[in-house]
Amino acid sequence: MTTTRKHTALPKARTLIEALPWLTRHHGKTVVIKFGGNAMIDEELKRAFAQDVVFLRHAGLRPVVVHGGGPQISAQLDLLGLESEFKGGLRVTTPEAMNVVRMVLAGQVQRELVGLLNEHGPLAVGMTGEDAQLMTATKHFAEVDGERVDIGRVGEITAIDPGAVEALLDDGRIPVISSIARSSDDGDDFGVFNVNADTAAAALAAALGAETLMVLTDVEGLYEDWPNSDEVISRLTAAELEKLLPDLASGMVPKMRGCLHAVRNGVHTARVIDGRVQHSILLEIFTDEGIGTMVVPDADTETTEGTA
Ligand SMILES: Nc1ncnc2c1ncn2[C@@H]1O[C@H](COP(=O)(O)OP(=O)(O)O)[C@@H](O)[C@H]1O
Ligand SMILES: CC(=O)N[C@@H](CCC(=O)OP(=O)(O)O)C(=O)O
Repeated sequence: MTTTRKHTALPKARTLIEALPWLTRHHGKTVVIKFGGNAMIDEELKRAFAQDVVFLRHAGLRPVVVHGGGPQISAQLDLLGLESEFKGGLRVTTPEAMNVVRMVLAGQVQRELVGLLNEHGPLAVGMTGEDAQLMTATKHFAEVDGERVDIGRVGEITAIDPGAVEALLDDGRIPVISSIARSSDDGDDFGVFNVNADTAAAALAAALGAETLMVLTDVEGLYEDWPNSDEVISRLTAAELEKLLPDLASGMVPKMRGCLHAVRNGVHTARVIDGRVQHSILLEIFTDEGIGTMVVPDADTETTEGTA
């Protein structure tokens, strides 16, 4: 009996001890986690995601969740017979579609994540960028083939007031944020804009002075030559990423632009990781087995430390 216990105890203890340097390093640090709509389709993954975020909170980190919901919005628009089109990676958002975006993000996706997190205690509080003027935006025009294109109620963030998020974090809560911003224009009767969730997460990470921005998606990371090869770039500097940006396609554009914005504005690392791998957040933060793509500021080029 004692021998059996020794055999099972040691590997478990080793795993816990392996986490010790990472626990020390990340204690008290803010981590902004973007949970993409595509990684959100599987029920088990959603539960594992919630467990990971609660684990981070109990391990002494300050996690903030910014969620997407692109596929869920498209499904609802489809159900209502409304057209769903993307230009330059952003959804063309009519006022009618904006109401659906708001309903799905704040009323459905955010509620579900808050519910899953709160199965572990009174932790998660949902809000959108409208609440306490967290995110303010002005109309954004897409650029398609060098042309400026009107894509409706899509916003470009002009200001972030992170006060309410900081207050929640100081109170030990986990803020769960939908990427909808208030309009900066007093004459704008409609009042709200649809913001890409990667962009919102990156802007918030910078405004909070977060240590890490972690973007969970449905691929392993940034592929070097997508879709021709599955070679993932494991680490790159801001300058290296900047060079790659013009050649990137669709969904990766707002993610990588967001990562660049984050590391150029005080965030220490921005990572794109595979949300299809259960507990990928824990692996990334607490083990040597960092996965996915990590973007670091230019000054860090000489750093030799591991991936977490
Ligand atoms: N260089 C690249 N590396 C990886 N994925 C890429 C690349 N270029 C484009 N993609 C596409 O971007 C998608 C991820 O973006 P998106 O669909 O918006 O996900 P999410 O819902 O997680 O925000 C991938 O599934 C892939 O199809
Ligand atoms: C302007 C714009 O495109 N907004 C996005 C907001 C949701 C989002 O970004 O969701 P994912 O992270 O799952 O892609 C949209 O309407 O789909």
